[in-house]
Formats: sequence, structure tokens, C-alpha cells
Amino acid sequence: MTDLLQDIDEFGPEKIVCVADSRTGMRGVLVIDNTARGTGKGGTRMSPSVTVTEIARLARVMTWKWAAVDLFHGGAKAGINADPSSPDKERIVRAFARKLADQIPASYVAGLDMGMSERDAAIIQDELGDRGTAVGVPEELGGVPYDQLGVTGHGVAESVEAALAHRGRGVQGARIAFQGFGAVGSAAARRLHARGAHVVALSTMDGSVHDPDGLDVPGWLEARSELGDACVATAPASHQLSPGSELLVDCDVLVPAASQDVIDDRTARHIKAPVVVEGANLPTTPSAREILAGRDVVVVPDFIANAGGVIAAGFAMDARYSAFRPEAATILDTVTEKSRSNTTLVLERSRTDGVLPHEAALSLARERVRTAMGLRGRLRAPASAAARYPEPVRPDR
Ligand SMILES: NC(=O)C1=CN([C@@H]2O[C@H](COP(=O)(O)OP(=O)(O)OC[C@H]3O[C@@H](n4cnc5c(N)ncnc54)[C@H](OP(=O)(O)O)[C@@H]3O)[C@@H](O)[C@H]2O)C=CC1
Ligand SMILES: O=C(O)CCC(=O)C(=O)O
Repeated sequence: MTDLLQDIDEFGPEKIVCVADSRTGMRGVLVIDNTARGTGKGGTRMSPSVTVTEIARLARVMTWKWAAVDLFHGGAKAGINADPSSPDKERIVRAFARKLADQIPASYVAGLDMGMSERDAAIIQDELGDRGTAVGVPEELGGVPYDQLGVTGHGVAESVEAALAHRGRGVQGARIAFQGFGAVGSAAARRLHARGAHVVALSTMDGSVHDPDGLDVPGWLEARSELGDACVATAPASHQLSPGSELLVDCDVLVPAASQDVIDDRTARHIKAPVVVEGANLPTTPSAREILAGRDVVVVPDFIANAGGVIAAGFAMDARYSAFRPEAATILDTVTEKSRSNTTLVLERSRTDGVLPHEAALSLARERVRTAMGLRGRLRAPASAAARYPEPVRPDR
């Protein structure tokens, strides 16, 4: 806990709530990072290795993500330390929702992240009743099932296209490698394949598949829906790679779409792709980013490339108060527009200002958050934007 306290900076976290339930063995955490631009909002992750620090780092990414797309929610993230394939998943998810609601009534809206599905969001909604809710619930409950719709992956694919365009080439025939074939990775692979790219590698925790001539993406999508992520084990031995090798294959764009910190210094020295588009949150360590930049590898930051989830969550947050469900096409069009324009903006700023894309993206997002904090009187030094809203001049009496 000492470390975490030392990690608190002027942006947050504002609140960390840990919950546990001895009957189910559930252990969970919610981190609300920064609410200057609105309610703290972010998905809920389930993994047996989740830590408080991991969730705090992810919550900070959410602060930047909402600000970068200029939508008015703040950063938050929740985590449940459990195996998502546990037969007790429903009991664990219910215990998490109940315990959290006891601690902070109605102040967290759950959502989807690794290891959680629309079905789990529905369970949270059921458990909370009028004490809180979740987004990402099935359509049949009036929700926006953004993982099933592949919204985040759609945006990642758009970001890949914009990054390729920035390098002066089209998506047709581009070779793309993926780590992670879950909600984000599979949807991005489907879209890029449909746009004429060759998906040359994909992976799950169970293994990696590689074909330099391009994999049969529709076939792998079907295998995934039948066999789950274990589908990769059915590939011929000649197409299987050792874990992590999918990050190092020869390709035009690498899309890490699984876990954090998978691109460390050692991996960064061997990546062959000239472009990395971060589908996952926090896949590249800060020092690896520097190494990649030194090797002229362009990295599109997570909170620029994978903002489709927050855009869908933004629509879903509004839909909580409406009997009307937003059209999927409206959500996807918004994601297309924001993902492309932000990717292009950040890569251009990076080039003209001579800074890493991450730094260019961060300065855009940080400025918006700082302005909101200043206007709310949360900064030690007054923010310059406050000058636009002067105190009323009162006539002398
Ligand atoms: N869902 C969303 O809307 C959003 C998700 N993200 C981020 O995208 C990433 C993926 O999330 P999502 O697709 O929802 O998660 P899912 O749980 O749907 O899928 C995760 C995928 O990654 C695989 N995986 C996990 N660890 C590894 C590893 N070390 N090597 C290879 N494959 C691995 C999983 O395999 P297996 O199933 O075998 O474990 C699975 O295929 C996360 O970083 C998440 O925070 C970001 C924005 C929004
Ligand atoms: O806020 C959500 O519910 C989904 C988006 C998310 O968690 C993310 O972008 O990482």
C-alpha cells in the first residue's frame, strides 16, 4: 500500500475500494482515478493475477482515454481476482457487485474488460437492481453489447488503417500480426481481413498460429466460436509458434490485443513490424517505447487506438436513462471517425513536434483534464482556462 500511496499524483487516484467475500473467495478492487470531466467509468477485468496496482494503472489510462476522445466521463477501472473459467464465476461476480454497492452505493457503473462478457454484465445488473448498474449488457436487456458487436476491435482496425495511411500505404495486402484473439483481437482481425489485409499471426493463452501467406480468418473465427480460445491448439504443428513469438513475426503492423507490459525492452529490440497499434491497454512499457522509437517503429498509443470501448460505453451510459437503444451503426460510425482522426492527429503531432506518439497523445488528454480540474478549483495553481470565466464584477454599494 505504501507504494500505491507514493504513486498518487495530482490527477489521482481519487479513491481505491477493495472488497472481499469469504464465502466465494472473491477479492476485488475498484479504482476511481479522476472525475474532473465526469463520473469515473471503465470496464471490469477478471483474471487470477489482477493486482491493485494493475487496476490503478488501467484506471489512469481510462482518464486519458475519455479525455482524448473528448467525452465527458472520468477514469476508473475495476478488477476481480479470479479465474474467468471458474464454474463459480456467477457467484463471484454477484458477490463483487454486492460488496462494491455496499461500499459505494451507485457510484460505479461496471463494464467489460478481459475475462468479462455481456452475460456477466447482465448478472451485475441483476444483482444491483436499483443500487447501480453495468453497461455492455445484452441487447435483449436494452443494452449495448459492445464486445459482441466488436466495437473496440472495429476502432483498432480503423486506427491500423490510419497509421498505414500515415506511412503512405493502404491496408490492401498489409500483413498484420495479433496477440490476443478475444473480443478486441478477433473483431479487429475480422475487419482488417475484410478490408484486404493478410492476418499472418494470432494467439491466445493456449498458443500462437502463424502463416506468412495469411491465415483463414473466417475459419479461425468459426473455430473460436466453437472451441473458444483453445482453438489455436488445432493448428497444424508447422503453423504453431512458441508463446510470445507472435510479437516478433515479420509483418507490417503488430497489434498486441491481450495483456499489459508484453512488449518489454527485450521484445522491443526484436520486433520486426514498423508499426505497432496498441489494441490492449498498456501493452508497451515506457522504456520499450523509447527503444521502438529509436528503431523508427511507430507506436499508436492504447488510449488513441482502442477508444471504441469508451465510445460504446458512452452511448450505453446515456441509454441507461432512455427506452431507446442507440443504433449499432451510429456507434460504429462514431468510432470510425474518432479512431481515424485521433490516430492521424497524434502521429502528425508526433512528427512535427519531434516527440513520441505517446507524449503527443498525453499532452492532448492531460491538457483537457487539467483544464477541467482548474475550473473545478482542484489545482493548486489556477488554470489559464479560468480566465475565460471571470468572477462577476459587483458594483460598489
Ligand atoms: N473489451 C473492450 O471493449 C476493451 C478492451 N481493451 C483491452 O484489450 C485487451 C483485450 O481485451 P478483451 O479482448 O476484451 O479480452 P478477452 O478476454 O475477450 O480476450 C483476451 C484475449 O487475449 C488472450 N491472451 C491473454 N493473455 C495472453 C498472452 N499473454 N498471450 C497471448 N494471448 C493472451 C486471451 O486468451 P485466453 O482466452 O486463452 O486467455 C484472449 O484471446 C485488454 O488489454 C483490455 O484491457 C481495451 C479497450 C476496450
Ligand atoms: O468503460 C467501459 O465499460 C469499457 C471501456 C474500457 O474499459 C476500456 O477502454 O478499457
